[in-house]
Amino acid sequence: MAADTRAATGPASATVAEPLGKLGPLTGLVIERIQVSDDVAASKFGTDSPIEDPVREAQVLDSVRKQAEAAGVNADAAVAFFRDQITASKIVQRGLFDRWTAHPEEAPTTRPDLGSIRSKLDGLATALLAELKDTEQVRGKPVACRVQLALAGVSGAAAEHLDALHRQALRAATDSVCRPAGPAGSNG
Ligand SMILES: C=C(O[C@@H]1C=C(C(=O)O)C=C[C@H]1O)C(=O)O
Repeated sequence: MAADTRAATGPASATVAEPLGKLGPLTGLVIERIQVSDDVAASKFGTDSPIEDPVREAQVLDSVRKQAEAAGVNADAAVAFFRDQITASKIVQRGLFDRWTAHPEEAPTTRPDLGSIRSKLDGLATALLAELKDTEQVRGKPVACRVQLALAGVSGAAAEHLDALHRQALRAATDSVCRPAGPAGSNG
């Protein structure tokens, strides 16, 4: 029960132990979004709601582009990053659907409300965009970014006891974090 209400009632730092390094806060939010994907899967499993919802995806990416432009974050980079978040969510959902189909005794016994979960994802998107802005400098330095991303990923996955499925999702979700975007020479 606590897992369903925690993000709505407390700061993100109360839910995911902060991964290490300069990309720790960003990675912590990425992990939190991946964990919310478990709730998304539970809300859809055994219903007519498909894992993939292109209309909702377009809304998410449109909102991200607008928020990025308003906040002075590279909008193309932000959209690419959120495409990866969506891919990661679907990796988790497909993996859990397969697991729950093969082992029905592991399937969730309650069905959380998808609308509330999407509100939580919207809040996480705003926090993630703020972290994209805060990490622009390190993300623009390829070697430092790779080192910091590895540090944050390893420490965050261990602290949260992520299984193979959720680690696979974390790799997909962070695929574009260190990819240079925007005009050359703009990252100091
Ligand atoms: C998370 C959901 O599942 C999928 C993943 C999405 C996302 O990560 O934002 C959006 C739509 C769906 O394709 C959802 O339906 O809300």
